[in-house]
Amino acid sequence: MAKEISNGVNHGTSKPPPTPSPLRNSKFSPESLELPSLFSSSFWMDLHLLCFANLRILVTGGAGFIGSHLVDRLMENEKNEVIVADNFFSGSKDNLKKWIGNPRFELIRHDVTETLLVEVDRIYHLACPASPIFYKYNPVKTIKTNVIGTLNMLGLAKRVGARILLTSTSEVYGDPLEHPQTEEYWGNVNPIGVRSCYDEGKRVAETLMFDYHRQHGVEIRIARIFNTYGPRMNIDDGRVVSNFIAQALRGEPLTVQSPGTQTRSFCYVSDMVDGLVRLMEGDHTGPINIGNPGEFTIMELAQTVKELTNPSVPVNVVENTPDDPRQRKPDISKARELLGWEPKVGLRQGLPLMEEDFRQRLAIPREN
Ligand SMILES: NC(=O)c1ccc[n+]([C@@H]2O[C@H](COP(=O)([O-])OP(=O)(O)OC[C@H]3O[C@@H](n4cnc5c(N)ncnc54)[C@H](O)[C@@H]3O)[C@@H](O)[C@H]2O)c1
Ligand SMILES: O=c1ccn([C@@H]2O[C@H](COP(=O)(O)OP(=O)(O)O[C@H]3OC[C@@H](O)[C@H](O)[C@H]3O)[C@@H](O)[C@H]2O)c(=O)[nH]1
Repeated sequence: MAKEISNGVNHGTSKPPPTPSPLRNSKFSPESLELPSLFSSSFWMDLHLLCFANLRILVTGGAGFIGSHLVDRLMENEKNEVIVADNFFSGSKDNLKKWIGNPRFELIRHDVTETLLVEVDRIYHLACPASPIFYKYNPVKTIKTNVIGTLNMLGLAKRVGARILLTSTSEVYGDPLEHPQTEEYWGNVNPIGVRSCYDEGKRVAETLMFDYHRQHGVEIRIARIFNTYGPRMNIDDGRVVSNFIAQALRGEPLTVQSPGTQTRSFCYVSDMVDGLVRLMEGDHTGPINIGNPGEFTIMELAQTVKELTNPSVPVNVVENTPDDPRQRKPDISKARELLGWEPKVGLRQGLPLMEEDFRQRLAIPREN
């Protein structure tokens, strides 16, 4: 049973969660196999682990940037079966092309605001546009995705006894007044701003996760992801690292939104995927911050991309958008302690890997 509840602190509720759904593990449970009585149940449990220690895993949003890297990682284990459900709003089949046709892989065009009935053991629930440009494009749809989509996935988890992980966000801390941000910080979020469909949507999604956990015994995990970058990001995604690399490669000015002193902490995608899998398979509900604590101003990021990719491009300061958080840096003590996780790839190592991928997709070879 998960060890933490309610923002990492048990706020006075001594009532244990109700017994999980009787359907939990029904697929493989010794009881459901009508075993001959001469074999003990521990014998069958060992046999189960040897023969059936496979998992059927649903990844919502699996055609997106982080989701597709997560699918690669899960598919590496030949005992896993992976089902992706995605509406392709910001993701693409291209990201999954190497798995299409593999008998252990299924791709479903599905919008999580509609119910989904599949028998699975794990649900990685990523479906949600993540780039501010994409999530602000249709804010009502964004909040529906976060609220109704998460309700649907929790309903599924409850019904089939699956463990569910939500990819929440550092944006639940809003424009943070505490720095760095620990999981105990409740945040400083504008409830009626242009970012609220995403920030508040994810906050409600976290609430739903804990309510299903406390009320129905659903096994939950919550990751609070900080800015993540890497190969396969949508080239016109609109987020800062992809914008700067694409601009530098195209020889266009890098657009630093004013003032440029705002900070972010950038995590390379392979580190992120490692953290998500550790959280899912560990014993802790979270929420747990997963991110790289290395903190950079956006101007420093622009100068680094310019230096590494194209020293001749200018850096322009342009107008910003409302409610842009002024600082962001994760405290990852919990991830270190509870998951044995910390990031390995620094910004100066990760940027060239992403540049290489962008060069291939933009057909801009490196000049010797
Ligand atoms: N990348 C980051 O820096 C970051 C930071 C914090 C949190 N996150 C979270 O991680 C998750 C993945 O982010 P990403 O960077 O890979 O973004 P992404 O936009 O590349 O991927 C999101 C995926 O969800 C799909 N999707 C969107 N709405 C859907 C819906 N209604 N039904 C089904 N599919 C839908 C999209 O088509 C896409 O494939 C998101 O939940 C995001 O909020 C990401
Ligand atoms: O071209 C650009 C794009 C962005 N920026 C700035 O770069 C910073 C980061 O902006 P991004 O759009 O990449 O991402 P944000 O940090 O604002 O939001 C992200 O936070 C975490 C996740 O939940 C999401 O991936 C996304 O919402 C902001 O200060 C923004 O003003 C630029 O200076 N130039």
